[in-house]
Amino acid sequence: MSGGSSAALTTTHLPQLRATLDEWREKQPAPRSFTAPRQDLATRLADENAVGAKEGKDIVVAFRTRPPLPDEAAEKFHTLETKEEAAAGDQDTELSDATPELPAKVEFCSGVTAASAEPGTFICHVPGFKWSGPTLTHKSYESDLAFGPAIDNDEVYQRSVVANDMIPLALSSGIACILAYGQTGSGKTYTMEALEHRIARDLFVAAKFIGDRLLRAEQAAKASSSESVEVPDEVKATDVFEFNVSFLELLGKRAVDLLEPVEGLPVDAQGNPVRNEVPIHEDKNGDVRPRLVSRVVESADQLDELIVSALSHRRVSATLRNATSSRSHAVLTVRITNKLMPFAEPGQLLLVDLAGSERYEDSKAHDKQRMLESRENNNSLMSLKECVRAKAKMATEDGFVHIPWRSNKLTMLLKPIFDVESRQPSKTLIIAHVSPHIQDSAHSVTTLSYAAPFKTAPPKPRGPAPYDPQDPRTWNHEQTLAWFTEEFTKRAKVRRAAAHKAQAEKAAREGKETRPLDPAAPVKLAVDVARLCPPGMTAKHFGQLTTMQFVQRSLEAAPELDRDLTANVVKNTAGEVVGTLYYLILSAKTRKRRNIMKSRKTIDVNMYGDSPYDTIPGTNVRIPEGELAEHSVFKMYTREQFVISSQRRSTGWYEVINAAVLEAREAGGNVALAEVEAVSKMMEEDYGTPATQEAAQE
Ligand SMILES: Nc1ncnc2c1ncn2[C@@H]1O[C@H](COP(=O)(O)OP(=O)(O)OP(=O)(O)O)[C@@H](O)[C@H]1O
Repeated sequence: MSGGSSAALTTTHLPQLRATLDEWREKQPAPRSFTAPRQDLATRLADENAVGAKEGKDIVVAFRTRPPLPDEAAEKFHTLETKEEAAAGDQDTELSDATPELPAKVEFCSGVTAASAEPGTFICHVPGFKWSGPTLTHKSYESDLAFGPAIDNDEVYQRSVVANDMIPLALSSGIACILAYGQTGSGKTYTMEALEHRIARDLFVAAKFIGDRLLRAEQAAKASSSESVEVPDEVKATDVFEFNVSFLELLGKRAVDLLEPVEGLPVDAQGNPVRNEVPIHEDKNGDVRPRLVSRVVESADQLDELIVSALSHRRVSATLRNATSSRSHAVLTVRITNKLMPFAEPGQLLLVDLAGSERYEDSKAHDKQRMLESRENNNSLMSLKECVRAKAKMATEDGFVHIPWRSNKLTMLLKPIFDVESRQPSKTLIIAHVSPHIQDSAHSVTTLSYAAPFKTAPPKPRGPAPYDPQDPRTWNHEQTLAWFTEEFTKRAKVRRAAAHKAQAEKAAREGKETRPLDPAAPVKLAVDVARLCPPGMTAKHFGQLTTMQFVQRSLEAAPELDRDLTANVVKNTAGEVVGTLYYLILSAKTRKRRNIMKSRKTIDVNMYGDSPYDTIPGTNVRIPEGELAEHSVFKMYTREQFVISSQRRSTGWYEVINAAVLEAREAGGNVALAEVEAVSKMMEEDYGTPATQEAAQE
């Protein structure tokens, strides 16, 4: 806190702070509330133009504060005083037990004002001290949405999840992620549990609605062919979609499965089952898929029940701030497969209730185990911040941005939203929670300054990039049409040749002759390209569709189907064409990244001068001479692991080493050692520390 510490704040300061705050408020314009009407999901789905109409931001930041709870102000002062006594060395002070002797009733003094709802503004009132008495500084933070204490869970849900079409996104093979962040006791779980229950209900409503539309489109497309589709009078969500749920808890570095059956598991001193640790790593295909029990759910009630039971298993323990404070990150994942389009990637809903962020003062009273957990939680929250910031930066900058999602188990679990090479569109909603009390202002400042930089401006309009036939992002409408025509024609010719061959073989068996195929004769394409790609649409737009959305559009743009051109042919062909388009976009991005990397490598070599040493296999990072070359890091990992790590990190590898080297140089330290340590740290992140090293560190 600027100009003072919260520990110095006492109840005697409150009247003056309240008076200062009232004076400040009088000069402020009236708070701005939401202007647009709220919409529930059913209304939004029924409104043809609403879904997907919003400006495509892939990170949405919201602030939320709750009303003060009864007696909370007094309890907070009590906690502050108790902590001060502890800090002063009173060993007998029982920190974690709230003693029954609370100070007399303390009137609430606000630490935060919701000045505007959309775009959001929170103003934090931070007390400080001068010789003349307490002072207040007002710090303003911006977000996309801001929910003041009077806004209930229904409105939070509608303004954030519904208005950003997160459920329809997950149902069309995209990734929708919600992260609840904030100080312990600020209301994360209150928000998250409410959102989870509303999502459970609406997911099935939306799946039924979208499933009905998909089935009818498929039925209409197949009506003219020999295939037929039965559409039941009342379509159920599960007629088209399958929902798989898993629930993981990350406590410190330890991940456990909250759906693991507990019978037969050992129990700890408090009688809680000790769950098995679930390893989290990247598999050969680059996927991070911890082995978790996954349950298929068939109704909103089943999903709701599963959430309730998993939440009750979540390990909770008292902290200084909140008697049932959660110290772990809880990640609920719903994977959604579309049975009509098995080739489309499953959509995902990732709902993450993050561990309470703790400041150093909060963790002072912890035992060693809790301190380690707390440190690890803070590390993971820091990594998350790095990743979200990098992702936010990527939205506004066209250049290459490295997202260090491999640096931590939490961010690894969120790979689907951070992987720059993923072709699944994603949307992430971050709700940063702050306590309403002035005693918590310093923490609120930390929370809001953590989350505010995630707010992105919509991408700047740029002039068209020069046409590159290898980069679909540069194609205009005509070039896109021409490419689609070529791709669909190529595939139609392959189909025609196969059909002709079969016909010729049949004729030959019957002793008849077939006319040779005329390669110049027109072919029937699987889609009417002009309908698929109406004026204004370019390859860049198509690159943002999921496979499922593209295939759906193709079915709608198919010509009359017949014996040869069946709906399945349309679907498969469209799947192949969009696959080629994604591949081209991805290769163009990778090429660009490689070029940037090359130029960074040059800088790197220039910085070091000519490399006099051997390099780490697969990289151009030097292995320092002499004893350091014998350092265990070079022996602990295989050549292949070095190569993989360096490829994975691409430029990140050099950036980290350069930063360590520069720092060592500035501090006059051992440059070569700094380099080795940076390498060790990265390898450790990727492959873990051998137990012996961990023991030695202890
Ligand atoms: N918007 C709200 N309206 C009314 N009460 C609320 C609101 N938000 C939170 N609360 C209450 O505040 C208390 C703390 O909330 P909650 O447990 O959700 O905090 P938390 O941030 O999840 O804490 P932790 O990190 O310790 O789990 C609870 O008693 C909860 O019911």
